[in-house]
Amino acid sequence: MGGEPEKWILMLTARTPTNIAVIKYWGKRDETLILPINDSISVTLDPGHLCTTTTVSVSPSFDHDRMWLNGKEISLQGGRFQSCLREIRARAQDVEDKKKGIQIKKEDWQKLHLHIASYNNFPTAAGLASSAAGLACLVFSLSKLMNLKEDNSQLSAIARQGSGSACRSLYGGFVKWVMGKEDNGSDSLAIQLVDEKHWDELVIIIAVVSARQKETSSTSGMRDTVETSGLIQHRAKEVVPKRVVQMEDAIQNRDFPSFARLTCTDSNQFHAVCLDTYPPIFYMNDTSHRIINCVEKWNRAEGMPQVAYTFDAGPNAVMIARNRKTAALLLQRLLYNFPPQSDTDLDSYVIGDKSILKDAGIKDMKDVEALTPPPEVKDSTSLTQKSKGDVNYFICTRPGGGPVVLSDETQALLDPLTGLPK
Ligand SMILES: Nc1ncnc2c1ncn2[C@@H]1O[C@H](COP(=O)(O)OP(=O)(O)OP(=O)(O)O)[C@@H](O)[C@H]1O
Ligand SMILES: C[C@@](O)(CCOP(=O)(O)OP(=O)(O)O)CC(=O)O
Repeated sequence: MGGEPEKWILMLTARTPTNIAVIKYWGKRDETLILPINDSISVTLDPGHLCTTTTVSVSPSFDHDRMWLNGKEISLQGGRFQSCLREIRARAQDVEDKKKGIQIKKEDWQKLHLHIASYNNFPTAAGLASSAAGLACLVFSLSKLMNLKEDNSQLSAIARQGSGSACRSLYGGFVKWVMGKEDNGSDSLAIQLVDEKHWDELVIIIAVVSARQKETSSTSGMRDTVETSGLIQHRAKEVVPKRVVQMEDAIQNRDFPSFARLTCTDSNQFHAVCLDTYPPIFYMNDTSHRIINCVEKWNRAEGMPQVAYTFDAGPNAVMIARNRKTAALLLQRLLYNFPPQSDTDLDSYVIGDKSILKDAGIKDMKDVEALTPPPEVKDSTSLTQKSKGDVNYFICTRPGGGPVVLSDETQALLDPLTGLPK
């Protein structure tokens, strides 16, 4: 190792998106390697609105691996973190930073310790796939720091061992996690189906129904499902393989009606297998069901799907609108049905891409109050009053790109002199 002994710190910062599955992963055939029982497909969300930023650093002065998540130190002792660290270190290469006079030989990585700081710009463990963005970012940033030769697909097989859905966050656009056949998991990895430019009309609106931590984690929920549900076998063997083929076609052809039907029915089936689990798992709540009703009624009235919905292991709704125009009409419907509480201002109630609000002709709370029931709603009883505050806030976003290294050093989360959080 070169450079001034014990003093130097080498660091790197990366940003990684989150993703939402449109064909769900639910159920493992190997718990340790995290191998799924079916393929899954996701859309990557614009990291401009939802992302993880992670700074990784190495120095001979660090005496053990440490990690801070959202400013708080967390343990790296868990098996999943350890698997990722082990797999990355095993592939580390020589690194040289001529400017700083640092030289690291690949065998040195086994002895050197890391400091890692990560920040999610959205609620952690609230069903917004923080583990997906988080673990993908950890693997991606470390792979760059340690100069790995592996491409993103090979890196995805490492991220997969941190959290299954994380493997799909190594790419932007639409991504498929191929379940693979090998017992060692070497062929269970993510591939990009199309990049984010392929279908750039789509607009995504997320209703954050509850930002509280959920009761049943995805990990234990899917374990219980595999152990107790008879339906899950039928889903994995008969339903998903056909749907994956149809979904790939729908994405390639930008066929929104097929895309919406597949997305909605797959989300519904995922929640059906949760209900078929014993004891049953309820991730959606009354608000989630009312959002489904609102979208279904509208789609039916139009005679063709305008919006798709999907729900992960929590009550938050992710809605995908076919274009900006439908997204604006959707937002009007959502704000009519789920207005903010009187003390909430619109600016914090609709976040992300606020231009959708403008398209919807909504500038302030007066415009929200003036919204009239959409034509498909015949009985507009006191719904408005009842639903105030059921949605915490909405995030407007779109499909987005994959992981990137941030070259602007001011974005680093660790102090370059101490290697501790800023
Ligand atoms: N930025 C991050 N870096 C590393 N690990 C993270 C990061 N963010 C979250 N995690 C890990 O993921 C865990 C949360 O995962 P969990 O599956 O419970 O919630 P979620 O991913 O937000 O929801 P879901 O996967 O159901 O959509 C955290 O406790 C932490 O261990
Ligand atoms: C409902 C899901 O979001 C489940 C995600 O499960 P995780 O990837 O969080 O589970 P582990 O692999 O045990 O970490 C569906 C999906 O993202 O495909």
